[in-house]
Amino acid sequence: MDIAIVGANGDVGRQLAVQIVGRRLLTPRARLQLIGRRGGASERALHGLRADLYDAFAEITPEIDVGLAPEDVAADLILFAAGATPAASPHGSVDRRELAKTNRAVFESYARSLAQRGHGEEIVVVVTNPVELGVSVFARHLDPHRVIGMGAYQDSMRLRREIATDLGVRRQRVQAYALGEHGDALVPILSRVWIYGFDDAENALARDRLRGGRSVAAFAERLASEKQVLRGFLADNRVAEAFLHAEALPADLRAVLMPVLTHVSGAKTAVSTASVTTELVETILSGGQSVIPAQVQLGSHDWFGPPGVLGVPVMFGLRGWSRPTDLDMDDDEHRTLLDVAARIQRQIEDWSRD
Ligand SMILES: NC(=O)c1ccc[n+]([C@@H]2O[C@H](COP(=O)([O-])OP(=O)(O)OC[C@H]3O[C@@H](n4cnc5c(N)ncnc54)[C@H](O)[C@@H]3O)[C@@H](O)[C@H]2O)c1
Repeated sequence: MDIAIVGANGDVGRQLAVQIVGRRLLTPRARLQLIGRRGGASERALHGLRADLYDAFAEITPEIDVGLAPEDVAADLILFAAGATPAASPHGSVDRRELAKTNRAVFESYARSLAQRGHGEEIVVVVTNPVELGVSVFARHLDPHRVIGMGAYQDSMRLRREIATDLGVRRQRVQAYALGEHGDALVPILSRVWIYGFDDAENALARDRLRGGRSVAAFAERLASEKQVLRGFLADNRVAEAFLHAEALPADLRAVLMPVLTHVSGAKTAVSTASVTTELVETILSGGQSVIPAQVQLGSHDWFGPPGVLGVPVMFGLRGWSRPTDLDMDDDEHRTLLDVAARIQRQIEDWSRD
């Protein structure tokens, strides 16, 4: 299987290249494409990155080549991390509309080219934000079942880690999903959290503790208000205090706010994003079917809501995703997920008019 990293000279793209080669996910006969932009810094730097990877991993490198335009992409698995990134200023809030406008053009150029020149069996993993918009654009040009957005997977991993910290267990033992949007309209599904090794009573207790009597419908409001508090710390350059404040919040809020803080601190989240994306690649390459929470373009028969892009758990394998699964949740979560689906749809329509 050949892999292309689009935006390979970016922070996430470079990390992806290092981790994919370093973790030996590709055999020496497989090909890794590093895709950048003609005329951009990547036109020079990607040749250097290629040489550096050969230097670092001489015995285990796959074939590596450099491409500088959408028509150069020729791979089975395309990891899409190209485009603008939200400003890391601690003072400003992100202008998602502007980000969407810039990245829509980048999504469109690659999606159109892949539809014309691809072999039709490619799997596209959208990392670039807004993830929902990227999924919508690629799914319009390609088979929607072969396009997934890397938002809900990473958010779910973060939620599992935060829950694991609270309960003093390893992340691998925690089953939990963060669905909906990869952004402020994320929906933490806490009613079905399950800790392997806990009995029914212990699991019920853990769920009660995690939910703390709070409604998921009010999650976005709590998130907005805590973001405001953090902005106050950051405006005064009190970064350490901002982290301390965030670390004391409930697990679902921490799962969203800690990466936001990491991003605005200037460190960005490239290492963790590349790491979970690489885990996903490993799952895809293993050839089996797994349940993966991801942003996908749902049809009207796929779930209990209307068609549109949404983060849900899907059955995923080498041929793409087949059906949503594990959608059992309580009424509050059910309603919130429907509201978020409608909100994402409106937003995509709005951004598509610009
Ligand atoms: N889904 C997630 O969990 C997640 C996490 C982190 C970052 N991201 C997103 O991933 C994207 C990349 O983040 P980053 O930190 O690596 O940004 P970055 O600015 O470091 O890198 C972006 C790269 O894309 C390249 N690029 C821009 N337009 C291009 C084009 N038309 N063709 C090829 N390359 C092009 C740039 O030259 C740059 O090298 C951003 O949109 C960011 O918001 C998503």
